Amino acid sequence: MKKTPLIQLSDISAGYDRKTVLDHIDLTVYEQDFLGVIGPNGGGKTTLIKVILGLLSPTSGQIRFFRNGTEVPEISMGYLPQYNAIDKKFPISVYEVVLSGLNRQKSLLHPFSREQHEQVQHVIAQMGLEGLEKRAIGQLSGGQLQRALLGRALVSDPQVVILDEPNTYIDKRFEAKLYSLLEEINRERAIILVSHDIGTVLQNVKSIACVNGNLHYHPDTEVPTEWLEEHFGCPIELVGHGNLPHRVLKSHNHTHNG
Ligand SMILES: Nc1ncnc2c1ncn2[C@@H]1O[C@H](COP(=O)(O)OP(=O)(O)OP(=O)(O)O)[C@@H](O)[C@H]1O
Repeated sequence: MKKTPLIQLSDISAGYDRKTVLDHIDLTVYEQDFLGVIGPNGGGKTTLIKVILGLLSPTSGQIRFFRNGTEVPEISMGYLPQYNAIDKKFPISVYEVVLSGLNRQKSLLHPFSREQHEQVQHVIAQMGLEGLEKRAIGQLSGGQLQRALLGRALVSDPQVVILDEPNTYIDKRFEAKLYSLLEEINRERAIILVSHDIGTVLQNVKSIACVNGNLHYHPDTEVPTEWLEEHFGCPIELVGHGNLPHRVLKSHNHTHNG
């Protein structure tokens, strides 16, 4: 199958103050891609996501977006932020969280349309959150909060969904369901998944980017452990985990944060 580019980063550098975090990286995300972004702590995974989302301007390089193979100024993106980036005390209900995913489509002077409210209700049902519409986000379990935020990321029907460390929401029961849900939504849109959990990533994604200041791309998940170790910058051990291959990190000391 021919791959059509959706997002193309060329020679991107980015960082904070005078600290360079991403150093001249290239990356192409394709339509209906399921890209796993892995790498050690502080390697620059979230920084890469911020550049793609337009939340951080690169210091060099170019980012281009495409729709059906034609370059466009922007594409629609849904975003599930890292758990610790959420203000759980913010007084907002499940319904309002999901509805807020449509803010960009709403005109300033008009209320949300009936169709938009129906779409919110549809996504709430898809996320298994019926009955919790009025519940404040501070009174949700980690897994319920994750589903509400995933609903917000999906409700606008975006071309790509970006998930930053969804495994940290600690709901083991929902985790298997999350991945089957992602498989389903991946039929219609690209997914970028940032995760420390290499085993889970390798079992679910189609391609891999290893970010550690630089970026190494692997077009599939038949990744030799040596490749992972070399580009991850840390030793990785392959251990048995049921019938599935599962890779975990050996304990090690990091010196990546400089
Ligand atoms: N707002 C900021 N201001 C200054 N430095 C920052 C900022 N955000 C991140 N950094 C630094 O940039 C580097 C890369 O951070 P980033 O969050 O992109 O890494 P990461 O790979 O996502 O890490 P983790 O796996 O821990 O989430 C780290 O050294 C971090 O301390």
